[in-house]
Amino acid sequence: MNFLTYPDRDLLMMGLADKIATQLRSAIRTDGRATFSVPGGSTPGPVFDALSDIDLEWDKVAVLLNDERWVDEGSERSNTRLIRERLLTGRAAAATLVPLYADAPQPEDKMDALAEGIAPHLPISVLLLGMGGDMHTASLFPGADRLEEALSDDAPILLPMRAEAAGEPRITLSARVLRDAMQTHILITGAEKRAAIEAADSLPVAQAPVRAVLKNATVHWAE
Ligand SMILES: O=C(O)[C@H](O)[C@@H](O)[C@H](O)[C@H](O)COP(=O)(O)O
Repeated sequence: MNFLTYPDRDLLMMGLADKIATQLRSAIRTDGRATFSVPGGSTPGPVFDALSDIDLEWDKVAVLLNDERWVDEGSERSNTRLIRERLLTGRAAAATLVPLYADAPQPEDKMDALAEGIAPHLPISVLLLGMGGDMHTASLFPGADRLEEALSDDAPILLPMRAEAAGEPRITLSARVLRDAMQTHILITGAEKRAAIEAADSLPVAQAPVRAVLKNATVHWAE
């Protein structure tokens, strides 16, 4: 992994947004289109705010979530809600949102339909990931019920995932799909996450699932 340290969080968020915009432009130049896959959670909001005002051909960008909590958009826990409110506004409103949630009691009910919608947008051009202090990324949680399957080389595009630390049921891109991304960025802040990602490098992937995507990733960190 390539580890970048920023002087503070503002510079981190602005610098990362700029880097992502450059890589999206470059993907559009080469392929005529770009897929940008993003995390939910509490950290990436300021990166989304900065990106939403950046001038690029957003109408050629498909925005996808790395994972979703199985709740509808009315919930504060909805990652779809987060990206609609923070990323898909301003200039970036012209991007296409690829859904990772559909109204049904269980993620299993919609897995195939959602995976079918994602397939034409793969591989991911630019992948932005978050990470929890327990070393999960996307919804690849240590101890999760279908982690082994999600980490395997022939995993499906999407899997339902349940874990104690996850709260509600989740749906997540598999490690294979995340690993196939052309560019990978991991956004973390604070001393605890820095220590966790450093420790992950020498732990088995089942204990530290973020390890599945570390090899070609750039980690962006500020205190
Ligand atoms: O929906 C989610 O929960 C995520 O996509 C998840 O993988 C997130 O990136 C980490 O849990 C970090 O979350 P924080 O930024 O809130 O610490």
